Amino acid sequence: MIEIENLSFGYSRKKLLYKNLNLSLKSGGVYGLLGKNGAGKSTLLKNMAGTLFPVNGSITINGRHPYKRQPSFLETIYYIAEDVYVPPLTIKKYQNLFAPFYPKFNIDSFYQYLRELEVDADSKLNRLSFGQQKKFVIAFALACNTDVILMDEPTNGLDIPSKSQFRKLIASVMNEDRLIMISTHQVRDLENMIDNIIIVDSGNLLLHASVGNITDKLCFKTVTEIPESARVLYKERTLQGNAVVMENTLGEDSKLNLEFLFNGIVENPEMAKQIFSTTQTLSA
Ligand SMILES: Nc1ncnc2c1ncn2[C@@H]1O[C@H](COP(=O)(O)OP(=O)(O)OP(=O)(O)O)[C@@H](O)[C@H]1O
Repeated sequence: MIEIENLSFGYSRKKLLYKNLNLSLKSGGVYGLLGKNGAGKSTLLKNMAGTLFPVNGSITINGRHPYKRQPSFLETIYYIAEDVYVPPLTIKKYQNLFAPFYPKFNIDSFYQYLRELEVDADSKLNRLSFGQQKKFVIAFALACNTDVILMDEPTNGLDIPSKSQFRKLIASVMNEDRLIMISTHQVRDLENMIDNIIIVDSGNLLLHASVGNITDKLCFKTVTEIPESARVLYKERTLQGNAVVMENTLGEDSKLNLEFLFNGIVENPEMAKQIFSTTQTLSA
């Protein structure tokens, strides 16, 4: 469980990026962290991983403070940075050196994940392509069996089959004690995989909601005419008509479109706030 209380953080004390951010994330969830370039996604993940420290407020992960970087905490969390760095070692040597830091590391799973992601286990890391290095890091991170996995743009550089394999792996390793947070711009990679969405912009939290809650509050559909009275968060002309994201006043069932949701929330944060602060929607 991750508790963020009144977090303030800035790269300079004079200019804060996050001011009094509050967020409570439960184990057992896969969280998608979305935001425009420079919105503060990586910064938030680094604060959670303990590589950046809050100026004010606190972050606790299962009761521990990341900034203290205690070994007993670090063995419970894995952070995959956006840019992968790998040393000039073979995979076997890397595993021998770094797996002992993670008491729940599962060697069989590691080699199985590498096979599933089609990374040759006999490789030397610095001779792998960028995408292969990324897949190696994902396989290693998942095999560490940590309670929390923070991933910054994990699917960046992955080919199409690897993206599908990545989604399958995430689904297979999830359990109620684990919390996975994935920051990405590749929203299609997240569809059907995440159960909670967090959207940040300029250090502000614009949305934190479960997929179920979002499809309760919002309706994603294509219409020929937009009803005049509807609160429309986003609309886009498509070949089939007007694709809209609107308030779900009739309790309709629809399928979340993450890209449209993101655009709507970022373009109309005030309207989104009003819709999500309503406690009840009508049932059909
Ligand atoms: N080391 C740094 N020193 C000073 N400012 C920084 C530093 N790293 C990031 N920033 C600034 O903090 C803000 C948030 O950056 P961050 O990398 O967290 O955004 P992001 O949402 O991850 O962006 P992207 O999607 O482009 O990766 C940006 O305005 C960025 O310029």
